[in-house]
Amino acid sequence: MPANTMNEDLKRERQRCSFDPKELTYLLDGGEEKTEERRQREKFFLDDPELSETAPSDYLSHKEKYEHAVKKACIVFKKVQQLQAQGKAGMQNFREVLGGQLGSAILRDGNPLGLHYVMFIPTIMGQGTIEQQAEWISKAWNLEIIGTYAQTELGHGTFIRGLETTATYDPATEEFVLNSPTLTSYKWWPGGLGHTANYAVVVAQLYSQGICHGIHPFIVQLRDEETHLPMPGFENVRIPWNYMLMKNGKVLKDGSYVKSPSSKLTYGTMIFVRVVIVQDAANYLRKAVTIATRYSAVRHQSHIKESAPEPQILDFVTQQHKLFPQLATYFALHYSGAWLWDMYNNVTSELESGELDRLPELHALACCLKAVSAADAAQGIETCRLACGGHGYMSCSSLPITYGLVTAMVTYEGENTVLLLQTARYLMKAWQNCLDGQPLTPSVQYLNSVRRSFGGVYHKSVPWIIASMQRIAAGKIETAHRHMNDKIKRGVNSEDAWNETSIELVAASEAHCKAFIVETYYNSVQQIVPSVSQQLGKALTELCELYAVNTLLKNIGDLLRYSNVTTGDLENLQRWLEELLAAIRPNAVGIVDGFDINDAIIASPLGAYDGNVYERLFAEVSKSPLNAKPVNESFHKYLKPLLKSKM
Ligand SMILES: CCCCCCCC/C=C\CCCCCC(=O)SCCNC(=O)CCNC(=O)[C@H](O)C(C)(C)COP(=O)(O)OP(=O)(O)OC[C@H]1O[C@@H](n2cnc3c(N)ncnc32)[C@H](O)[C@@H]1OP(=O)(O)O
Ligand SMILES: Cc1cc2nc3c(=O)[nH]c(=O)nc-3n(C[C@H](O)[C@H](O)[C@H](O)COP(=O)(O)OP(=O)(O)OC[C@H]3O[C@@H](n4cnc5c(N)ncnc54)[C@H](O)[C@@H]3O)c2cc1C
Repeated sequence: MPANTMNEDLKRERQRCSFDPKELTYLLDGGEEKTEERRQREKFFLDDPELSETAPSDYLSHKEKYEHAVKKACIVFKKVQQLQAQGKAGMQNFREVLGGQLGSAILRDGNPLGLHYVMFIPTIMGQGTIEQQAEWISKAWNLEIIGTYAQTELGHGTFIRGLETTATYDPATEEFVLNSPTLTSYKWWPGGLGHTANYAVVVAQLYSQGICHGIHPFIVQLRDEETHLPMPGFENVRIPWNYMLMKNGKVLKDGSYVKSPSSKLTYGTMIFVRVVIVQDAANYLRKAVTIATRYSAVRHQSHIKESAPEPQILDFVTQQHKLFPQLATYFALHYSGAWLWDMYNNVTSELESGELDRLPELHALACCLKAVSAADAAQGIETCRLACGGHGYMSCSSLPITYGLVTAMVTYEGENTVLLLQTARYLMKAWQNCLDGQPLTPSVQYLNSVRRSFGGVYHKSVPWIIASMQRIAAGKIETAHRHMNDKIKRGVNSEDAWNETSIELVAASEAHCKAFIVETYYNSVQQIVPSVSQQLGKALTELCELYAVNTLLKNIGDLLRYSNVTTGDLENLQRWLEELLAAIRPNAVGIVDGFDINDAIIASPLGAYDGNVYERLFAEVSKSPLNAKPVNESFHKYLKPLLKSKM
C-alpha cells in the first residue's frame, strides 16, 4: 500500500465539514488535556509489539485463541500496573483499558480477566464488610488471585431466587457447606470459570438453623493458588464463616441470621454492570458507525443520475437513513449513560448511609436503559454491517464480531424482556400513584401532566417530540394498567393477569425508556451548545433533532393512537427527517473523525482514517493461511479422486 496516501473522497469530505472535529473529540473526552492523556494511554498499549497482532486471531484454534488472550491479558495487566505506579490510571481507566473499546481491540476474542474486574472486585467492594474488603481487595487488585462471578446455573439464569446451590451454616465448625447437588445446579456461564479464575463469588441459597434465607454471595476457592489444579467439586465444600460477604445480610457465629435492610442489596453488582453496559453499548455502536460511514464515503456504486459518474453510496438518501440515525443514537446513549452513571454514584452513596428511597427508581431506570441500549446498539451495528454490503459480512470488517459482542449484552446481566418487565412493575405502581394523587419520582413526573392533556398542536421542535413520546409512554402505561385491572376484575388472579398483559407491559416500558432517552439527550445538548462553537453546536443540535424525529416516526402507529397528531403533521415530520439527513450529510465524516478512534481499535479495512479500503482489504485477505499455497492438500486428497471417478 502506498505510504501516506489519503483517499481523495475522504479528503473532500474533510474539507466540507462545517466544524473542527478536534472540538468534538475534546468535548467527548472532557477537554483537550483528557484527549491527550487518552491518546497517550492508547499509544502505550497499541504500540507494544507484544500486543499488536501479527496475524488475525480468526485463523487460530479455540485453544490457541484462549492462550493468546491470557497472554495478552497478562501483558495488559502489567502495563496497567505501570501506569498506576506513575499515577496515570485509576479504576475508571482500568475499565477503559480492560473492558472498553481499547480492551476489546487488544483482546478481540474476549478478556479472560474481564469478570475479575467487572464483577468479582465490585461485588467484594459492594457486598463485603470493611474487614472483608481489606482482606480481599488488595489481593484481587494485584492479581494475587483471579476471581469471577458465579451466579447463573445450568437450570436458572433469570430467576435467581430459584438457584439450587446451597450454603448451609455449620456452627460447630463455623463453616459454610456449599453444595450443588443436581446437574441443573451446576454453575454455568461465569466468565473465566473454566480455566482462568482460582476464586469466585458464588451466589447460593443460605441455610442457617434449618431456615432458608434466600440467595447470598460467598467467596469460594476454585483452584489451588500454586498448581492451579481444581479444588474438589461442589459437593459439600467447606468454607470459613467469614467467606460469606456480610455487608448486608449476616450470619452470626451461633447461626442466627441478621437481615439486610433490603434483600435486593444482594443484587447490587447487577445494577452496576447494567449501568456500565449502557456506555459500552454506545461505544461499540460508534465504532461500527465510524467504519460504515467512512466506507460509504469511499465506495462508489450505481447511479443517481445516469449522466453523472457513480456516486459515493453515502449520497443515497436510504444509506443516510441507515447510518445517520446510528450516529445520533450513539450520542443519545452516551448522554443517557452518563446521566445514569451519575445517578448510580449518588444513589450508591445514599445506600452507604442507609438511605434506600431512590433504589427502586435506579433499578427501574438501569433495567430499561440496559435493555434498550443493548438492543438498539445491536440493531444499529447490524444496520451498519448491512450498509457495507458484502464487505461488511467479512470477518475482517470487524462488524460481525462487534455485533456478536453487543448482541450478548441483550442476554447477559438480565435478559432484556425480563428487565423491561422489571421496569414495567415500577411503572404500574407509578400509574396507580398517579391515579391516587400520590407523589411521583422525577423520572415518572410526566405521567401527571400528560394525564391531563391528550396532545398539543404540532410544532417543529424537539420539546414537541418529547411531549409526544411521553404521551405515547403514558398512553401505553395506562392501557396496560387498565387491561390488567380489567382482567383482575373479571376474576383472573393478579399473577396470570400480569402474564396475560406482558406484551403491553414490555411495550410500555420501552416507550417510557425512549421518552427518557430523548429528553435526557435534548437536555444535555441544550447545556452543551452555549459552550461550544456555533458550528459544532448546530451539528450537535441536528443530530439530536434527527434522533427525536426518527424515533417518533418509527412509532407512527403509537403516535396516531395516543395523540391528536394529523396526517399532515406526519408529512411535516417526514420532511423534517429528510432535511436533517441532508444537513448532516456534509458533516458525517467529520463527526466520525471527531470520535477519534485509533485505526488499531477500528481494526477494519473498511473504516481506517486514510480510507484505503480496497488496498487494506486485499492486504487483509492475504493474511489467510489458506492463501499461502496455490493448491490446498484437500484438492489431492478429496477433489481430484472425485473428479477422476467421474471421468
Ligand atoms: C474493569 C475491567 C472491565 C472488564 C470488562 C470486560 C468485559 C466484560 C464483558 C462481559 C461481562 C459479562 C457480564 C455478564 C455477567 C452476568 O450475566 S452475571 C448474571 C446476571 N444475572 C442476572 O442479571 C439475572 C437477572 N435476574 C434478576 O435480576 C432477578 O432475578 C429479577 C430482577 C429478574 C427477579 O428477581 P426477584 O427476586 O424474583 O424479584 P421480583 O420478585 O421480580 O421483584 C422483587 C422486588 O425487587 C426489586 N428488585 C429486583 N431487582 C432489584 C435490584 N437489582 N435492585 C433493587 N431492587 C430490585 C423489584 O423491582 C421488586 O420490587 P417491588 O416488589 O417493589 O416491585
Ligand atoms: C456471554 C454471556 C456471559 C455471561 N456471563 C455470566 C457470568 O459471568 N456470570 C453469571 O453468573 N452468568 C453469566 N451469564 C448468564 C446470563 O446472566 C444469563 O444467561 C441471563 O441472565 C439470562 O438468563 P437465562 O440464560 O436463564 O435465560 P432464560 O431466563 O432461560 O431466558 C430464555 C427466554 O425466557 C424468557 N423469560 C424468562 N423468564 C421470564 C419472565 N419472568 N417473563 C418473561 N419471559 C421470561 C426470556 O425473555 C427469554 O426469551 C452470561 C451469559 C452470556 C450469554
